[in-house]
This record gives sequence, structure tokens and C-alpha cells, in this order.
Amino acid sequence: MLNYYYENALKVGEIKLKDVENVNFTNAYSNLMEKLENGDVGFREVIYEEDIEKYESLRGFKNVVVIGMGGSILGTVAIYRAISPFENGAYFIDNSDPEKTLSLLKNLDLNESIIYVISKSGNTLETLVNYYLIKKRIEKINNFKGKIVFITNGGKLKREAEKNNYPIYSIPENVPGRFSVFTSVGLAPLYSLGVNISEILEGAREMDKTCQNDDIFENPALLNGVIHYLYDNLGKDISVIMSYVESLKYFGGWYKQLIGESLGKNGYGITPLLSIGAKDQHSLLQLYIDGKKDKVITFMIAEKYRLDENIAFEDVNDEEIVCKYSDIIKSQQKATEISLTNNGVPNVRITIDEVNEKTMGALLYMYEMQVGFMGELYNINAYNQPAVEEEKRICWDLIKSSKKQI
Ligand SMILES: O=P(O)(O)OC[C@H]1O[C@H](O)[C@H](O)[C@@H](O)[C@@H]1O
Repeated sequence: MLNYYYENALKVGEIKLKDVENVNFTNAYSNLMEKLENGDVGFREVIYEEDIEKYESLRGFKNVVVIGMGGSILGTVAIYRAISPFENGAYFIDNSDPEKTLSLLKNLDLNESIIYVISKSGNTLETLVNYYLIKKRIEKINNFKGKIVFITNGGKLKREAEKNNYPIYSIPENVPGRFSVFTSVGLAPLYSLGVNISEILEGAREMDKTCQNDDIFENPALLNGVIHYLYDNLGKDISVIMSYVESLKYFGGWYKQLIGESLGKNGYGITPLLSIGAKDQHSLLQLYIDGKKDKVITFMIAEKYRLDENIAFEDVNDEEIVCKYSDIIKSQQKATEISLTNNGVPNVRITIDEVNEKTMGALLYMYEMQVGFMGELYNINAYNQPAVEEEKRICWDLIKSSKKQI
């Protein structure tokens, strides 16, 4: 499914095997296990609560529209765009940028759409406004044939759903937004998009078994967490995901929220960045190799690419080379890995057998567990995000002070 290769992180010389062994990771391990077992944090129990029947009525629409912000949409986008990078029919309304949202709505036939309004709090400004943009359009349609589904636990949006008798799915309270992809937040829209959600959960469950291993060298989530924690303590506090599978770029968006919002607390925090290989070899690699030594690189590569073919081409000396197209990008990833290691830049690699529902379930779950462990290592609350609330208060005041009559 996924192979985690960490040896290069110890090869560059700043942290050694004994440094990993000296970290008090047993405490971090047992603290997280305790939180998961007693239900303080619920992102594990949900992967064992598969109930596909409750989504039965959510298929059969030409278009699937998802309105949501942050944890209410990033996981769905990460999985769907990884599994079906070139498909149409999915419309993700995940910002308040008029140019993006209104151009997306322009050619969207709402009559042939299932529309998800997803917000755990039910009060998120962008989700609210984007819902009203769609509501305004639906009110102009005679005999609307589409479907509106709310996934929310409260707030203005829950009241709106109840007032209009729209179906409502709830989110377990002990599952923070950015850990909610394996709840209805992700599973319902993915089901509507024809994705095999059982396979996603199967992948997450298999990874859960691996991440319960208390031998750190058999537990990629714990080990990767400890390696990033140790390097952060050495001032290497930028975590770059360098994916050589371009369809994983939306995974990067999910990763940024998970790491940023979970660990950015009390003056701590790793800065998550996304790079795409081989493209960024021609933009950021110079910085990664010869710039500030403040980064840990995580390579992502596929063992099997879903599209591939044999190619014959002439090299710069006019000699013919015959190989598989994917051999090119695999060689580029390997060469970059060797060059980074030669130049003392710590790196790890995750090799994905093939991008599919199962491996995406496993990959996202591995990182949920890693962040759970890291929250314990930093001794912080990895499950809230109090610092984002001030902006919201200021923003509502600004909007109210600038409101117009229409
Ligand atoms: O699901 P919602 O309540 O709408 O929240 C959506 C997102 O917005 C909040 O501001 C937080 O930053 C995120 O953690 C959350 O995932």
C-alpha cells in the first residue's frame, strides 16, 4: 500500500538513531492511544463505523457541488482530485473569490446537481454566503429537481436546513473539522461522486493497525512525527511535501491545514509547504539544496502510475533511449533524493503502490495519526484553532459596517 523510507533523514548526520530512541515517544504513543480509546478524540472510531446505507439516496446526479471551508472540504478535494484528476462533474466552492465562485456557477445546471452545504459550526461566513448565492439561483428555478444536503452540527446553517426540511447529516463532536474526512463530511460527497468509500475506509483501517504498533520503526506515523519533531528542534521547521504525483497537489492543501492548524500553537509550529516534482526541480530545488537549511523534504512517488507507456527518444548525444515514460519521473525523484542527501538536506520518502481509494485512505489516516502523536510530543492541544476566531469577529463587523441595501 504505502512504503515509508526514513533512512536518509538519519544519513545527513544531524540526528542519529539514538536521538530517535531517546525521544520520549512512548508517552506520546500511550497518551494518544488513551485519547482515542476513551473517545476524547474520535478520528479513529469513525473509520470503523461504516454505514453506507445512509448515503443510498445521494447518487444519480450529474453534478456534485460541495460548499465548505477548511476541514469541511479539503479532505474531499484531496481524495477526489487524487483518484479522479481529470473527471468533470465535481464543483468545489471553497472560497469567497467572486471570480472563482461566479464563473463556476455560470455554467452549472443546478437542476442536475446535488449540493452539499458542509460546516461543522454552521456559522462559517464563506459557506453561508456561498449557500445564499446558490439559494438565490434555485429560487428562480420552477420545480427545482436538484437536491440540497446539509452536513452540520449547529449554527445558522442548521437552522436554515431545519426551516427548509433539507436532509441533515451530523459530524461526531469529538472529530475536529480537519480530521473529519472519514465522516459524512468526506464520505457523503465522495459517495455521490461514485468513489468507493468502503475502500477508503479499508485503507484507513489497515493503516490504523500499522500505526498502533508501539515499535517506532514499524510505525510510520510515530517515526515520521518524531523525525520532524527532532528536526524542528534543530531549526528545520519547514516541512515540504514534494510529490512526484501531480494529482496529489490537493493532498497538499489538506496537509497544510492539518499541520498548520494542529501544531501552530503557543509559539510552536512547523510550516507545511507543497512542491510538485519534477516541476519544482526547475524552480525551488536550488533553494532546497543551497539555500537556508531549514527544511525537511517528504518525497511522494507512485510505484505504478495509472497512465504510462513505452517511449523511445534520443538523448543529448543522439543515442537512443527506450524506457517507460514513468521511468523518467522516477529517475528524477531518485536523483533529487540523492542530491538532497549529498547536500545535507534531511528527507524521507513515501512510495504509494498506486493512487487509489485504499492508498488515499491510508495516506490521510497516517498523517492524522502523525499529527496526533506530534501534539503529544509538543504537549499542545492539536484539536482546536482558537487563533482564527479574532479575524472572524473583525470581519463580521467590517461587513456589517459596509452593508448595502439591494
Ligand atoms: O466546518 P466549519 O465549522 O465551517 O469550519 C471550517 C473551517 O473553518 C474554521 O475557521 C477553522 O479554521 C477550520 O478548522 C475549519 O475546518
